[in-house]
Amino acid sequence: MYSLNRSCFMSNTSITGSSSPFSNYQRRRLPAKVVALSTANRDHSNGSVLLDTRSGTTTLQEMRDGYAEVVDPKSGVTGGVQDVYGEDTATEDQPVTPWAVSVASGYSLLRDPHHNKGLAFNEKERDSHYLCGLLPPTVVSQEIQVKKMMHNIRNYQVPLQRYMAMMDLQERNQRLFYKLLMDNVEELLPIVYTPTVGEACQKYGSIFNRPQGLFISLKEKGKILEVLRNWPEKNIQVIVVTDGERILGLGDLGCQGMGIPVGKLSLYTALGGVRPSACLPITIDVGTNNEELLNDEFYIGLRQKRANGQEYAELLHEFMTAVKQNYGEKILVQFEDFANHNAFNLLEKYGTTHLVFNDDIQGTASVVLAGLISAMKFAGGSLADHTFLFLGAGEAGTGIAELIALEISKQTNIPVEETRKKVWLVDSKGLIVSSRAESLQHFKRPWAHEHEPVTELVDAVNKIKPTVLIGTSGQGKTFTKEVVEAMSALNEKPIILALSNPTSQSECTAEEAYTWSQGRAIFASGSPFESVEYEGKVHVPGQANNAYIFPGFGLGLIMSGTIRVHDDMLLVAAEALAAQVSQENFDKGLIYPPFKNIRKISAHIAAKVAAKSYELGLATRLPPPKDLVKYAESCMYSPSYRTYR
Ligand SMILES: O=C([O-])CC(=O)C(=O)O
Ligand SMILES: [Mg+2]
Repeated sequence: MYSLNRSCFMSNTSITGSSSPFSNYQRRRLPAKVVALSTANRDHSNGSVLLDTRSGTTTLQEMRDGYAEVVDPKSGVTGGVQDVYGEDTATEDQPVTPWAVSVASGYSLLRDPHHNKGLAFNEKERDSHYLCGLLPPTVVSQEIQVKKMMHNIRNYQVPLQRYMAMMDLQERNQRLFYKLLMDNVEELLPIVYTPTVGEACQKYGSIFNRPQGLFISLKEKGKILEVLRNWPEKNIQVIVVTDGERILGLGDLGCQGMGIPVGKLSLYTALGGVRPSACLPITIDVGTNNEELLNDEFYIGLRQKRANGQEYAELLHEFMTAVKQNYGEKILVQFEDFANHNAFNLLEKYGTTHLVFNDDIQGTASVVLAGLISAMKFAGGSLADHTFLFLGAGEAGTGIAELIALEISKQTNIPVEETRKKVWLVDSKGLIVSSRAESLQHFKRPWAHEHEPVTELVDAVNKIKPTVLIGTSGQGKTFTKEVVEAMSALNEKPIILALSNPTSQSECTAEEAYTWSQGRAIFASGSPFESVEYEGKVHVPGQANNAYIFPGFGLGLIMSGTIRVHDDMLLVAAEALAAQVSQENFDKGLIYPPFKNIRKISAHIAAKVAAKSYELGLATRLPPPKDLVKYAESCMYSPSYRTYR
């Protein structure tokens, strides 16, 4: 192990590279030791490399001799170029974190998931990295490793075992994990993501092995900045954070919600190409109101009821402030699976000061709007010709409703206050109508239209006569036979979206939707369903999941150096996704493109989001790249193994 001065990593490895004051390094010949170090020890994806790893000639042997330093070409100052950790500016009475960056070799290289290649280390690498004898003689390709892992994973019958095998691999060999996930995305998405990730969160305490992500609990109040600095990676570009209060449709899972940020960020890399080392999963633990967990001896979180009110707001504020202080203005914070009240409050509070995105409100809205735009091919007319009814008026329901109203307003030039009248929502107390306005939470009020009260969903369907029915209630089995039949009596091609996750909370199954509509429904769901054969015809359900949107959306923000999210970016992301549905997909009845093309889809979404950001003056990476799709593709992380010198 060789310790090197960490300052050599201060240069900006972000994909927004060329706007960085460090971009000159790329073209300059670097001190050889830095070059060697960067090759051996860092995760370099295409387009994100500022240190030119090919130009150096120094060997690892030479690196043993001393510390590497970066020389600032302008000032000539050596070392401590960016005092990211505050060590140089700290006075003697202030504690600092003793960071060390080391080059792994031998046994520790095999135990380092970022660089381990297992049996794929070639003879030369085994020789020069002290691996001889630590591996059996055979050398295999990454392709063979993928084949073997898939074989092993398929041998597990229980989805949770498959999940654990995938998490194990991520901890053992990160590149192989991403290669596996990318090459088998349709098969493995339901394992690392919904529905299996939901079960994993429920049982997180008992399957807990090695900690993943960063845990920030009430105990860390007053020192969140220090906790952030404990994370080993410094160039973070995206954080996914949850407080575990509403995990999918499964409710309050407290600290065990960590499975969600970990899973979402795996998709940021696999689907959107953001480097794994730039992703940081965080769970904020303010307690849980889940009695079962509080009494579970394997529970991993704080054993107390949830903090709320001022105590909650103060912790979150300290967190948001520390994040910006540590990572700068362009760090993307994605809120995930917060309960309704906090989700809306946080988005409103930090939307103007931070680069924040709520996946459940905004990501879901964008993906559903995309599905509706393409569903018009089957149902006919434009969005303005349709009437929308929701079951569920929380984050997803009101988020989608608003984006639909905005899109119709954009298409027709009718003010959004008017277009909202095309959209109706039912919550646990029935149809949201003006007579209930006083008692409604603020995010439901725009949807309180003039109508007599209606309590049952089926009655609301018969009265409102929607062409589109959307389930965002988190409650399974709520689109009953009666409800689907009522939709089918009203419409030749009823559009039915059962969005709640995981599968157990889906408002109805694909089979139910197709059977009860006699094969006429245009159906999509939040969690995946198998194809259904109904009267000799195969129906392929779509997966209306925000996983189509957030990876490309986030990439677009990051690659353009965007500093704030704007609703128009959600609209262009939806349009970009809808534009990726091919005639061949339509011929199969699909309203979403298959996930197997997701990297290409994400590049198109990223390009449109970035273009909109430039247009709105919110992008800081200047000048804008000429071809944004190509640029997005060039920024994407590749999981292929690198050769070690
Ligand atoms: O995670 C998913 O599959 C979609 C999502 O954001 C949620 O249901 O909260
Ligand atoms: Mg979510």
